[in-house]
Amino acid sequence: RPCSLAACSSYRLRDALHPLWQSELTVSGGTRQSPINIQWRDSVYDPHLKPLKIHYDPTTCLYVWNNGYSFQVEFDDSADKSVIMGGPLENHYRLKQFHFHWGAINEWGSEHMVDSKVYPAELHLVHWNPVTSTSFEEAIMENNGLVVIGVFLKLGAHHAGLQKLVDALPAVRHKDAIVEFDVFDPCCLMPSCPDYWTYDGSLTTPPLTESVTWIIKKTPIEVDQNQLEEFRMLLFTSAGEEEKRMVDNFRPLQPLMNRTVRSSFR
Ligand SMILES: CCc1c(F)c(F)c(S(N)(=O)=O)c(F)c1F
Ligand SMILES: [Zn+2]
Repeated sequence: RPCSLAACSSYRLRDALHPLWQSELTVSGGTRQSPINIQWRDSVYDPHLKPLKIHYDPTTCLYVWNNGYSFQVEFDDSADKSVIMGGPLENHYRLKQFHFHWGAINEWGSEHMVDSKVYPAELHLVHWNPVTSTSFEEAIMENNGLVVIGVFLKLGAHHAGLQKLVDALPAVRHKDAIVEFDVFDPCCLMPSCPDYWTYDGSLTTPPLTESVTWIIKKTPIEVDQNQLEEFRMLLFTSAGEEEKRMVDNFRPLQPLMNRTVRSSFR
């Protein structure tokens, strides 16, 4: 990671000691773990990749909660109302939830990297395959049971769409807190550029199962400093416990091993 010496050393130290990952640094026998560093020049343009088609129904949004790893927005996935299809996918996938990963400072925070460039945060929209699985929980264990769209966040202009979510964060400051969050369209968090990379990987949090088709958008969305700092005011800890700020909730890079990253663009 290109960073100042101080940041690097503290990053390495923190990385090794971070409670979130002390026990999960490797999955025995993992051959397709996530996240990875996407080397742009090694990615292979695949002309057969179709445009990604996204149809989210804003009324399927249910609530926001703090699950002790991140804050997560849950959706009603009891029908094919908020779905994605096309791209590298053979059928449609239902939106289940989205969440973020971020750093204590703007110098790091994303899980994936592009040519070793790291972003201050990364959005993950998690979908499951209702054709091969009967539930999200089952799909987590299925080969290609899940599709996660990754969107990088970079420091820049205020993001009006995100602000509605940021305004709900004080209500879910502690682990297991939950707040109703009705109509929200996650499409407002997607960049307009259609370009993406795709590769076969895993969950980046326990159970780290190798069930994810990753779709990583090439173009980041912009959020402002205040919005990033609101993320960093969340807590890993429950009410009444000694407060631990929810920051650096990202998994370290994993080896590419025998995988090729495909791009939808030349
Ligand atoms: C078990 C629920 C869950 C997560 F907690 C999670 F962090 C991710 S991730 N970071 O790979 O997008 C998932 F895909 C996922 F299904
Ligand atoms: Zn994630």
